[in-house]
Amino acid sequence: MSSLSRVICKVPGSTSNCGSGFDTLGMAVSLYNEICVEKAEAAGDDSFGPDIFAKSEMARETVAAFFEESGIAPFDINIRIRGDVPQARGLGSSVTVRGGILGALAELAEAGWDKEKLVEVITKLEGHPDNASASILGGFTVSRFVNDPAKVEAVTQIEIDDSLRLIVVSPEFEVLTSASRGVLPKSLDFATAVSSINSVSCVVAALASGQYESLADAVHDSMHEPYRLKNIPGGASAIAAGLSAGAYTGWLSGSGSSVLCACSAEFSAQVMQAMRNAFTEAGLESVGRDLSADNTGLQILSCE
Ligand SMILES: Nc1ncnc2c1ncn2[C@@H]1O[C@H](COP(=O)(O)OP(=O)(O)O)[C@@H](O)[C@H]1O
Ligand SMILES: N[C@@H](CCOP(=O)(O)O)C(=O)O
Repeated sequence: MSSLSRVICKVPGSTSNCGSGFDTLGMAVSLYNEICVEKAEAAGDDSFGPDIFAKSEMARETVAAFFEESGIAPFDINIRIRGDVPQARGLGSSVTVRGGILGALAELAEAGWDKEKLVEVITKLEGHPDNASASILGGFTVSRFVNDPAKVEAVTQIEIDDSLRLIVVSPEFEVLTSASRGVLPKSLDFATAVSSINSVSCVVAALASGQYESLADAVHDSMHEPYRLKNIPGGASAIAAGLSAGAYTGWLSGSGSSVLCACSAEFSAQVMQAMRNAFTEAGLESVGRDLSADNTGLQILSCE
């Protein structure tokens, strides 16, 4: 057992799918949670945040997965979380929780896990790799799987510079990813599949080449957005308003409820205002954030 008693990780939130890249594309964003894992016998006060272990099934499931996967004998811990990633808004909060717990525990227990191992285990827990790859590795990520999205085979990571602004607007209500996956169709017709491949290829080409202006009008998703956006009042209008105000393109962030428009810095203020107005017109309060990509991913902030 290591002599460490407390480890703190910083983990960025993420926007995933990026249109039709369902379960495949993700981007870490400059919005963070910090997760502190401490041995129970060394527990500090609640100034960092209250211990969530007893209250959070997700935390307990993640801790159990760590001990099972590592083969290390379980020990008692406290888990504290603070930060700015809103819960159940399509910004990958669950991965910040799981990633922070696993990253910190792996240090605390000297498990020798690298970031690829973290992505593998989080993907198994989440059932899809898109948010896990982005938040742990940073940047824009393309995750490879064959048939089973819970088993990630490889990840390509691409840096995105901060000239690309990500205007994220989150309406006041929560969407649980598990519930939002339930509204999706079981099959798609051929024309929809072809048009989705076209859209997602254009997004990947624009982001990988750094030619962000070629994102213009790139996202035309008919795989998941129509089924989900109809349950988010103002969501489709917010994306349309952002495009009219000068954004290159826009998408439903993850499974929602946030929507995102990508634009150059000169348009960010007017794009955000237009998007927020659309939610106001739909009768919803919203929070707007002008973000960039995070190219670092999970960081260990301190080990004591
Ligand atoms: N700060 C937090 N503290 C405790 N649990 C959290 C926190 N953030 C997220 N979670 C857990 O993650 C769930 C949301 O995950 P999910 O439905 O996948 O949405 P998201 O799009 O935010 O990842 C919450 O219901 C909660 O169980
Ligand atoms: N590919 C997943 C992504 C869910 O992201 P989240 O941030 O909403 O958890 C999906 O679309 O279900």
